[in-house]
Amino acid sequence: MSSYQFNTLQVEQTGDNVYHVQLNRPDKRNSIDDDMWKEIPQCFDSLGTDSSCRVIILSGAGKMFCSGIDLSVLAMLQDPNQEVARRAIAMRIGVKKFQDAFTSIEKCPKPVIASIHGGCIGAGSIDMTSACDIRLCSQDAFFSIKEVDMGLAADVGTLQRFPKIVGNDSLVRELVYTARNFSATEAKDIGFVSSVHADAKTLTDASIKLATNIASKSPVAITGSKINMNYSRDHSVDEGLNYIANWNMSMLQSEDLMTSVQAAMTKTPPKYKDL
Ligand SMILES: CCC/C=C/C=C/C(=O)SCCNC(=O)CCNC(=O)[C@H](O)C(C)(C)COP(=O)(O)OP(=O)(O)OC[C@H]1O[C@@H](n2cnc3c(N)ncnc32)[C@H](O)[C@@H]1OP(=O)(O)O
Repeated sequence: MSSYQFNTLQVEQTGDNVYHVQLNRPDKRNSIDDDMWKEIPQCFDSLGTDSSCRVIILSGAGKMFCSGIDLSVLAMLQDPNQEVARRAIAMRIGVKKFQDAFTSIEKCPKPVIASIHGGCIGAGSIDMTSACDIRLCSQDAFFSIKEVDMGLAADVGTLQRFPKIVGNDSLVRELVYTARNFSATEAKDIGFVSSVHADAKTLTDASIKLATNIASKSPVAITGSKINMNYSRDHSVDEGLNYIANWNMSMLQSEDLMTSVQAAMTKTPPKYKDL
């Protein structure tokens, strides 16, 4: 049995140093209820400090990846009994908590691969998966930035992260303003997913293969790469170069460097200690 026990997430170790997190409310299409909003950061914070974990796959159980926020959570957001300023302040705290849930995926020092099949809608779509490092999907996947259809501007990461991934401002605005579905093929064409697989089974196989490959590399190099790419995305080239110089002042002294050089020279596969 996995040592990670949650009500709404299933966590399993699928191979050496690879963990698989499944959104696990298939009967409700993995919509994100209060428990799931709380458990996502608990899960990613824990896996982030688990030395046996080097890579995480994130997928959805059942028919689809995720149908977004649980609509009953959305409906309960407004408390008519509160005075306006107190209501606004409570709302802000709530939004920040939702944001922090997905930011925990971005801040997790281990790469997270989103493995998306079927619907990927609203908060579960671009918001959650934009915080992941890599996205793969199956041919049946469809995506929708659904928030405007719910009467709100997306506020848990889409408007901040998605444009930086896709790099096409015109199309981003079209997808945000229309909330229209877009297909796996379109997601691949715009660079949101890196590959499309025939069905859920081949998608899972491809996700595990990719995760296993990454997990075989130096965990010092992989975590350093993630932290530095995240930093550089939000800073100037100069600041990014300075950050990696400071980072590698210590990390270039890792035994992983010598292990890697020796493996290359002797043409043998390297073996690295857990972090
Ligand atoms: C501060 C706020 C920050 C966050 C904002 C987030 C915004 C968003 O996420 S906007 C997007 C909200 N989601 C939706 O609008 C999707 C609604 N659902 C659907 O359109 C369909 O259910 C779907 C296309 C996903 C699936 O269709 P399918 O025919 O496969 O299944 P259904 O029979 O419709 O659903 C099965 C049961 O799941 C329940 N369910 C599905 N999605 C949600 C949801 N988002 N919230 C709550 N429940 C959901 C659905 O009610 C069915 O339940 P039951 O009737 O009890 O069997």
